[in-house]
Amino acid sequence: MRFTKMQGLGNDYVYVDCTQRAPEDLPELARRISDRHFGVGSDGLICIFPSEKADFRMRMFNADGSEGEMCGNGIRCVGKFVYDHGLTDQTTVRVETLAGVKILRLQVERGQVVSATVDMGLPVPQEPRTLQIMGRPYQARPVSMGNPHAVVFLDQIDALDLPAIGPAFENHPSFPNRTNTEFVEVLDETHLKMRVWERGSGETLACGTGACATLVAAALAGKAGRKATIHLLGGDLSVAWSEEDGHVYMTGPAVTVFEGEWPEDR
Ligand SMILES: N[C@@H](CCC[C@H](N)C(=O)O)C(=O)O
Repeated sequence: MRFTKMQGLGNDYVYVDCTQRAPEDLPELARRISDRHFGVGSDGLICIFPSEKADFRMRMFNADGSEGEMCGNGIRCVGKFVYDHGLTDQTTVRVETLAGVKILRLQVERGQVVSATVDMGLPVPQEPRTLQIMGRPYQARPVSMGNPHAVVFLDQIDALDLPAIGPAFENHPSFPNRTNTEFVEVLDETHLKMRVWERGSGETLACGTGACATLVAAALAGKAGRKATIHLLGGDLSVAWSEEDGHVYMTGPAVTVFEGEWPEDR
């Protein structure tokens, strides 16, 4: 099985072209291939299929094999994958996800995609709620970007022990489908610093849907305007929440790391 390892701000996935033929048992493949010691090593697996509703369909699996509805960093890399592999010659690409069809505008330099802007659609925010986590109250605002997020604003995030507190947010009874959690420090109204504990993958270097949820929560709380740079461990994302159509637009890089072959009987 041919695969391509790609990353968006260090949020890395293994990408497989399933337009002709798909491997069996994708959750098990995701668990094995994501393993950083015994596999390729990644935050998960993303498979690209034909679609009846759009140009392509993507399915994303976390490192624990669970399927996510959407992946912001991943979908930019899907755009790069289909363009750079000659599966399309279009720079506007529609991709079907479990969170609906998303539209990508690809930026191409010297024949290859370097970055993309994604129409991430309408966010669905809920009222903030107080969560008791390991004996301490945290104020969290749930925001769905098609997948679940909880955004927590804190005075500083560098020293947070995410492996200790992340799983308690992820599996809190308030989130029956588990949740991704963003820990956010407001630098000013156009710059937000964020770390993420991802459902099914743990701490990652970046999360595109999480950055979008963060901007929405910050704007609703009066902590930011409707456009900001989100500083993540792996780099920066530009996010805007349009007043015209209410959609969130995310812009960031897409990078190929290497290609390889995975033995199917593994
Ligand atoms: N890293 C992704 C989000 C991946 C899915 C997430 N872990 C989930 O289960 O919803 C992004 O860039 O959005």
